Amino acid sequence: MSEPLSDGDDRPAPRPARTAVVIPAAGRGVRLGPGAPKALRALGGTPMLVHAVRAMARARDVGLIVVVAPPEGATDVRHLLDAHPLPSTGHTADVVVVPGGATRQDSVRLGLAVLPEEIEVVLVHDAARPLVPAETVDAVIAAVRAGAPAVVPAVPLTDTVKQVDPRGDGTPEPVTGTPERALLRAVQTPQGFDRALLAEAHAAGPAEGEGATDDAGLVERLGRPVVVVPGHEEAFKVTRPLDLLLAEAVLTRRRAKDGF
Ligand SMILES: Nc1ccn([C@@H]2O[C@H](COP(=O)(O)OP(=O)(O)OP(=O)(O)O)[C@@H](O)[C@H]2O)c(=O)n1
Ligand SMILES: C[C@](O)(CO)[C@H](O)COP(=O)(O)O
Repeated sequence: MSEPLSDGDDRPAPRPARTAVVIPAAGRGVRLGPGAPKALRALGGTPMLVHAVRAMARARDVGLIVVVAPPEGATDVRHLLDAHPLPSTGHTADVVVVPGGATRQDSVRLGLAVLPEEIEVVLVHDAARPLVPAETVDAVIAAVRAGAPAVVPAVPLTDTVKQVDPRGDGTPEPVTGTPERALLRAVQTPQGFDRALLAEAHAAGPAEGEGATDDAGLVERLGRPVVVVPGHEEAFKVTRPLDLLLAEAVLTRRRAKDGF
């Protein structure tokens, strides 16, 4: 039950926001080439991180966004975000900035560590996926709220995938298998979780040795179910220089269509 707003006012108070987003943004972006940390590089004249934060802030349920910044640059990131206001959507998400760690997994764990107790649902979204559409974010939140404890957006593959024996010595790699493509999905973010499950998965993660490349992978290691909802081709990760060119083209098309 909601509490009344105050004595003499029996309207229900707004339900406290219980969905938070952790945005790991502490990576260097080595595969993108020399320059500032990837999340701070410009896309359409605005830092990639700002696009990612705005994409998350548009979701009505999101009340808190935790940005995990390059360890040496957390203060600069705070100033950057203060200089780039969130879109006016009728609700406001708080944005906090914390310093990140050596790996993505470390950075996410550091972000989870500052979530207030009342948070029930957590999304984890790469700063490097700045153009994720609102419909993808909403689909992930809806699936978690409908009872799925771990949800990933994903798209079918268009290439055939080969498994190889990686030699690492420059010689041709022997193919050891061809997984059936219809059973494969390319996984994106935001990934959405029941907060307690994600905390358990990250707490167990380091003990497992090898790092996981996504958060759902840590949940899978616990033997807990993960489900897929439709992702979006524009939610691609900016990893290499060609991705940045593609992101610029997508943004230009959006701006022409939306008139901003
Ligand atoms: N120590 C790290 C490494 C990565 N990330 C974040 O995790 C997301 C996905 O990682 P990726 O695209 O691999 O980014 P980088 O690690 O920066 O890329 P690279 O491997 O090319 O250096 C990015 O938003 C990145 O900032 C992070 O927060 N902390
Ligand atoms: C989390 C992720 O974006 C899902 O596709 C991906 O696994 C991150 O991998 P990276 O090697 O850190 O780019």
